[in-house]
Amino acid sequence: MTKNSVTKNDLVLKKPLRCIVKLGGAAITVKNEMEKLNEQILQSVSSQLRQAMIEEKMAGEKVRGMDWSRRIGKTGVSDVDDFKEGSADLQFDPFIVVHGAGSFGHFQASKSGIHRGGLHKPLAKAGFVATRISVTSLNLEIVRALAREGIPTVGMSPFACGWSTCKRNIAFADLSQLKETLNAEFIPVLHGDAVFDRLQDCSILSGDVIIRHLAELLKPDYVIFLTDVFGVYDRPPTNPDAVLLKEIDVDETGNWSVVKPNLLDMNKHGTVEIRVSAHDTTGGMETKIMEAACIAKLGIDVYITKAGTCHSLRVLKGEINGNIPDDWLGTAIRSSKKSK
Ligand SMILES: Nc1ncnc2c1ncn2[C@@H]1O[C@H](COP(=O)(O)OP(=O)(O)OP(=O)(O)O)[C@@H](O)[C@H]1O
Ligand SMILES: C=C(C)CCOP(=O)(O)O
Repeated sequence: MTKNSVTKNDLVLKKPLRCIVKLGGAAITVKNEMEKLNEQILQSVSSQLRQAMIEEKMAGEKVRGMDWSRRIGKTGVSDVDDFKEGSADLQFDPFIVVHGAGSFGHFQASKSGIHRGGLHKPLAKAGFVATRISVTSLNLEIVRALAREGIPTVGMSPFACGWSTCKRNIAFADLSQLKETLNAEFIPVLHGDAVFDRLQDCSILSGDVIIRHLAELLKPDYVIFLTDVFGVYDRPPTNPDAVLLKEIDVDETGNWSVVKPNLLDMNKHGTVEIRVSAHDTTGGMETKIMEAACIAKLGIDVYITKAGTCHSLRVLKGEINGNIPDDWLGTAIRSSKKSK
């Protein structure tokens, strides 16, 4: 190798990464109905992402769809005409989209137990295939929904990029293709996936874990988790007494504490109770808080809110920073050093 040659691993991002956003499976799918998309939320989130990624003054520009598949509409590939030479070239800020599995993948993974390994068993082998069919078909639906909003998205599967885990954590993830994709001004769309694992031959890599890894290496301005509830509550939000935790601080050791509202005023133990559904193979809201705390420890603000609401639009646009407005519904997780 010559002195001046640059390997792909050394690639630096041409523009700083603005945001990593998780489209939670609980929001974009109907989580208790096998392989059912929540079309309305997906459409609304896609439109909000477009608004967040382009300059305000360009918001009125015609949406030029990029899904030219025959399945869409009756006009085939007529959208090509919108891209004639001389037409405006919209700039999209660098975002990375990661989505969870929801009702695509979790059922197959939990039935076959592949989150615990065991690829030598026929059931696990079949479950690995079934899980990947399911999550990659969801990925395609999401890429298409974003492309219909004119966002230049490309789907990227962790398994196909050679990523692997050691139990639930990432053991190896080459980011060269991801960085090159961002530098070419595409928006990468990654997803939770079934991958090879160093200790137990295979595992499930959660979208939440992917986000922590990417945040550590690519240092976005902020990270957002969009899901089907407004944020973290002191007990499962199905309980009518559940209270939304609006601000959580994370100290240098990664421990988190609720600063707003005062937990002791609400339940006598000052604790947070989380329930994870039986077929969820990646730990649900519990994993999300743990990963969010690791990201916040790095000084990167993390926000959790409900997808497809005015609260998700505000946070996607970067309007929620510094003091959290009283009328914003969501959970902000931040380093205690920053909030002092
Ligand atoms: N204390 C709690 N606070 C907030 N949500 C909770 C709590 N306990 C349980 N939950 C449940 O956590 C769910 C959200 O977590 P989940 O991991 O399913 O979200 P997601 O990221 O959207 O989904 P996926 O992991 O499929 O991508 C909500 O539907 C909520 O009912
Ligand atoms: C294949 C699966 C089940 C991926 C899970 O990803 P997550 O929903 O982000 O936890």
